[in-house]
Amino acid sequence: MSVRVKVCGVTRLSDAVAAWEAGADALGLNFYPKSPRYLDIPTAAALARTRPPLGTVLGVFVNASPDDIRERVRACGLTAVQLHGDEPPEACSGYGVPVIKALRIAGPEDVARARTYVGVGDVAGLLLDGASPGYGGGGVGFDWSLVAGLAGSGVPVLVAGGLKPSNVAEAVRATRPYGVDVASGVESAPGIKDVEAVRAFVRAAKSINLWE
Ligand SMILES: O=C(O)c1ccccc1NCC(=O)[C@H](O)[C@H](O)COP(=O)(O)O
Repeated sequence: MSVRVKVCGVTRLSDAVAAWEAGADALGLNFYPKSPRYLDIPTAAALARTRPPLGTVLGVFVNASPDDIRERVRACGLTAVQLHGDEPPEACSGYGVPVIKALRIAGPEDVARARTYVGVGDVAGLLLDGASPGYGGGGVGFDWSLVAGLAGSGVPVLVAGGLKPSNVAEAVRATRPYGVDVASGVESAPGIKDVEAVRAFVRAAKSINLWE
């Protein structure tokens, strides 16, 4: 069994298609207006239509209103939402699709906070990210040893933050997560994916056999 890969912050159709072809399991479409990877609804809907039958398309939101999230889920055909802001546990349901709650990890207290989302509402997994100043997508990692106990504890964990083709295999070995996620580590500029880097990332991540 190999790790699942989510490529986040795709903004171009050609990058979406290339990511699926490279073996990505999920794409993230960004709806945070302050992100350089922000998408309007028509663009996001077009990107979501590239989804293969078993693929997942997540909408990434930061402190958005429930109505706004529901509207974009419906209009874009999203299959999951990623709440990447300061959303409390009670905000993690009511969208009609599974929720991945993202948490920024800087110390053990953040791991303890992450645990408070386990089994809550529609939370189907946790995405553990570094503490980027702009909430996410900043290439900031964290100490993987902090979360070694979380992966394998029943809740699917995605590890993110500062991952790139050269370190993702090490991250998978260290944390044995359900999935890994990358935005800036496979880009030539914010929102512009480097297709060779995407391929190298997926290849390196999936080279680790999690059965062993
Ligand atoms: O990517 C963004 O611009 C972004 C902005 C605000 C909130 C979340 C954002 N991205 C979410 C992701 O899932 C990123 O892939 C994750 O933060 C890791 O990013 P990176 O360290 O650049 O790989």
